Amino acid sequence: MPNEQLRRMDAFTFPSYSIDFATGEALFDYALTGPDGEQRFTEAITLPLPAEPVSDETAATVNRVLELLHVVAGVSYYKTAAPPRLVLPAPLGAAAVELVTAIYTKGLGEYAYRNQLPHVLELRPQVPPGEVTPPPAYDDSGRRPLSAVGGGKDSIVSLEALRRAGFDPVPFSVNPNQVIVSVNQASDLVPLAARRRIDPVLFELNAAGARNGHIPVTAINSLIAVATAVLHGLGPVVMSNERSASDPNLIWHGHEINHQWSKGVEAEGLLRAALAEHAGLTDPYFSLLRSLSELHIARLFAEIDRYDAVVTSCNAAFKLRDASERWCRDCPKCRFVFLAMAPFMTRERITRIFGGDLLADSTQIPGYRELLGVDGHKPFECVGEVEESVVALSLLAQQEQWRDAPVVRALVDALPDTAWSAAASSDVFTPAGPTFVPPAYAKALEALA
Ligand SMILES: CC(=O)N[C@H]1[C@@H](OP(=O)(O)OP(=O)(O)OC[C@H]2O[C@@H](n3ccc(=O)[nH]c3=O)[C@H](O)[C@@H]2O)O[C@H](CO)[C@@H](O)[C@@H]1O[C@H](C)C(=O)N[C@@H](C)C(=O)N[C@@H](CCC(=O)O)C(=O)O
Ligand SMILES: Nc1ncnc2c1ncn2[C@@H]1O[C@H](COP(=O)(O)OP(=O)(O)OP(=O)(O)O)[C@@H](O)[C@H]1O
Repeated sequence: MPNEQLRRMDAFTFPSYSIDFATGEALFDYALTGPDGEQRFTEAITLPLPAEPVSDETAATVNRVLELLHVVAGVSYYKTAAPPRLVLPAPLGAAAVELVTAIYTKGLGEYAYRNQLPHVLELRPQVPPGEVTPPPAYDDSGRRPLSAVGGGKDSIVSLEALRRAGFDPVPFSVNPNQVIVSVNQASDLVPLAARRRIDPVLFELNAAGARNGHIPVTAINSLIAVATAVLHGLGPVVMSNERSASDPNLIWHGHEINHQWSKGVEAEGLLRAALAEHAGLTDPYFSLLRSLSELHIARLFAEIDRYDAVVTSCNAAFKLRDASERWCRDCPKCRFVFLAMAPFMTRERITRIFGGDLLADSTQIPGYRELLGVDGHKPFECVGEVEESVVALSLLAQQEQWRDAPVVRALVDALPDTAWSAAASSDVFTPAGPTFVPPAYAKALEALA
C-alpha cells in the first residue's frame, strides 16, 4: 500500500485473536482502515508447550494474558500510519485501559518525537462499552521463577542472583539468537523459548518508506513471558530492568520522551495492575534490579566470570536482519557498558570481552562526550545516567591501568569542575527508588553482593 494511503488511515483496529493449545501458536490480527481501504497484519507468537496437557483453568488465564498482549503488540503496526483513532476489540477494565493508553503514548514517545507526530502523545483508545467478566483466580506462589534473558549483563546478574539464592530459575527468551543461546548454555540451566513472527508485510512497508521508529518492546516480551510462565505452571517473571531506565531522554510538547519507557518502573506498575485486574495474577512480574544503577549492576557483573565469552549487550547483535555477532564497538550502548565495566575489571579482561579496547581509541571521544553530558542529550539507547558515566570516569582516572588511556585523558580534560563535585557526592552505589520486588526475592541480590 503506498505511503500516501497509509498516511490517510483513520483507525487502527484489532479484528481477532486466537490460540491453538495443541501447537502453542497464537495469531493476532490487526487492521488499519481509511478512505482508501484496509491494510491487514497478522503477528504469530508461538509459546513453548508444557509436557502435560493444558488444563481449562490454565488455558483461561493464558487467554486473559494474551488478550492484553494482542492489544499491546499492535504498536508495531500502528506506527506505520499513526491514525488518530485506536479502537479496542472488547471492553477492558480501568487498569488495562491505563496500560494500553500508556503503551501507545509514552511507549511510542521516541517514535512520536522523531516523526514529529505530537498527536500520538495524546492518543486515547476507544473502548467498547460493556462489563468485563472477572478473571479466574490463579495462585502461582512458591513456584520456580521464569527469568527473562536478553543476552546482556543485566539478565545474567539476575539469573545468577536467583540461582545463588536457591530460587532455581528457568531462563526464558523470545526469539533467542546465537548470543542468548550461548548465554543459556554457559548457565547450564534448561531454558524455555517463545517464537515471535512479525508480519513480513511490515518490512515491505518499511522498505517502501512507511513511518517507523522505536516501540516499547520490553512490554511485549514481558507479556509473552507471563503467558509462558502461566502455561508452564511457573512463578513470577523476573526482569532485569534497572533504576535509570525510568529516566527520560528529553521533554517534548510537555511530555517526557524515554527510549526505555517500557523498561521503567511506571510501565512495570501498569503492567502488574493490568495483569491483576484482567488475568487475576497477583505477583506475576517484577524487576529484580529495579533499585540499582547500571554502574552498580556492572560492578556485580564483574564478580561473575562464567559468561565472559558470550555476554553481549550491544543492540546491533539483536537486529532481526544483518545482526552483528557480538559487540559492534561503535554505538552508545557499547561505549556505555565498556565505561561502566572498566573500573571493576582488568584491562585485559574487558578487552577480551569486547574484542577491543574502546578507551584506547580516540575516535570514540565524541560519543563519550554525549554520554558524559558534555554534548547533546542522553542518546536514545539503553544507557545509564550522565552521573553514572561521570562516576565511572572518575574511578578510571584514579586507576593506574586506565588513567593514561587516550579517551580517559581527553574526557577528564573535557569535564567541568561541577561534574566532578557531583560525582564525588553521588549515590550511584546505593539502592534507591520504588520497586515491586516481593520480600521473598529481596534476599537474592544480597546473595550476589
Ligand atoms: C535491534 C534494534 O535495536 N532494533 C531497533 C531498530 O530496528 P532496525 O530497523 O535497525 O532492525 P530490526 O530490529 O531488525 O527491526 C526491523 C524492523 O522491524 C520492526 N519491529 C521490530 C521489532 C518489533 O518488536 N517491532 C517492530 O515493529 C521495526 O519497524 C524495525 O525497523 O530500530 C527500530 C526503529 O527505531 C527499533 O524499533 C528496533 O528496536 C527493536 C524493537 C528492539 O528489539 N530493540 C531493543 C534492542 C531495544 O531497543 N531495547 C530497549 C528497551 C526499550 C523498551 O522500552 O522496551 C533498550 O535496550 O533500551
Ligand atoms: N529476547 C528477549 N526475550 C526475553 N526477554 C528479553 C529479551 N531481550 C531482552 N529481554 C529482557 O528485557 C529486559 C531489558 O532488556 P535489556 O536488553 O536492557 O537487558 P539485558 O540484555 O539483560 O542487559 P543489557 O542492558 O546489558 O543489554 C531485561 O530484563 C531482559 O532480560
